[in-house]
Amino acid sequence: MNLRLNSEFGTLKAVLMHRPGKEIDRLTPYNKDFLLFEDVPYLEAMQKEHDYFTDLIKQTTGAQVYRLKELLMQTLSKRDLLETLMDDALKRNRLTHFKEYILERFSTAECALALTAGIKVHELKRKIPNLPKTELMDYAFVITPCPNLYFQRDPMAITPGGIIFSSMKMEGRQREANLLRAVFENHPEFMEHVNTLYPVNGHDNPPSIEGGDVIILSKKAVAIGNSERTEEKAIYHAAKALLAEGTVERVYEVHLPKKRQYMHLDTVFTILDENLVLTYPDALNAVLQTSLYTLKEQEGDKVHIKRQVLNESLLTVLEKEIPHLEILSTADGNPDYSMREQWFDGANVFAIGPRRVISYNRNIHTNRALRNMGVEVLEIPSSELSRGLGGPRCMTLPLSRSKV
Ligand SMILES: NC(=[NH2+])NCCC[C@H](N)C(=O)O
Repeated sequence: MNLRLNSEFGTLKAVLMHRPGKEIDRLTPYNKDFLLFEDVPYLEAMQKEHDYFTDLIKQTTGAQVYRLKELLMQTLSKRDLLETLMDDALKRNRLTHFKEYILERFSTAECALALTAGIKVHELKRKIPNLPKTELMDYAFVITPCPNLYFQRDPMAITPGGIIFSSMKMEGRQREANLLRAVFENHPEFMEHVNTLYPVNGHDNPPSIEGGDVIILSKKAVAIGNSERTEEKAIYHAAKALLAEGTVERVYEVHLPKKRQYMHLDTVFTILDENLVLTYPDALNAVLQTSLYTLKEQEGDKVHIKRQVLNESLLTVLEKEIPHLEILSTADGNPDYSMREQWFDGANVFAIGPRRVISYNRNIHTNRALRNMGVEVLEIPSSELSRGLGGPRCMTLPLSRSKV
């Protein structure tokens, strides 16, 4: 598998997803804000919705759907990797002294569960009766859960030039990127095909960047949101690596208002075909500045790039980059519904082929407008999935698409 993509809409051939699991049941009214949820979902219903989504992808495209949990299990058979991930998970709560106890008593499957759904103190005590009694409270987390794992879009991004491994901004999500990186750098199916663009070698604590901020505009151009989650410095380094690699010639930095409802660039727009974009107009109007990175000179390892502030709206940039652009607004711009539907990720549809998208059924006005535009809209149930504030694009990491 090539692990490079040249569009957002080429017919889907392989995708990575994560079925919501026990990590969702860890959410409570008290930790949901820290863990970036709007509410406490009902897991069984959420799983049904997710299964519907996965089956729909398989039936309509025949694409291979990889499951994170399975890939993780296969990767964790490498003992040193398991130790590193466990160490990283425990370090965050300053509890690495439990590592040996856990590794001795937990099966690989239990370790995979611990790494995704976390472990509570009382669970550890049950499993390890001679655990040295500490001051820990029974319902505290020894390892904090990752309930946002079903948003597979964010821990990494696949671009035309290779992979950006995210450095995630919010504490509640930081471990996710390490899990994905461990899988892609060690799983026999993928490891040979990874061309890492970010983080740059030797960067221990890289500036934050998240997959939802990375959008392939055309074969030669990528847009990266400067957002609540992605920092300017990270965009600079990612742009430099991308331009040096050579496939991409232009990297646009799009400044977004730093607000939860616009957390990533893909909450504001998605690309559905060569010349069709779905967007939330209020955000478009708020994007006042865009910067353009291009290659200045390159001699061996020495790469110089140029940054131009464009003072142009995102709309103007898109019009220049995408010939004959057609723009569709969430809820068709209807003032009563546009904001509501954007909140539940109306603009965040998942293109499984040109003008063929998967969308939440709750966004009825957006879906109608898409159909009027000749787009095939496949709806998925969304009562529970939407509570994490991410949509169909956020839940999928395409690994392979037909070239356009
Ligand atoms: N690509 C996206 N828009 N992802 C949405 C992620 C939502 C998640 N609860 C978060 O706040 O991080």
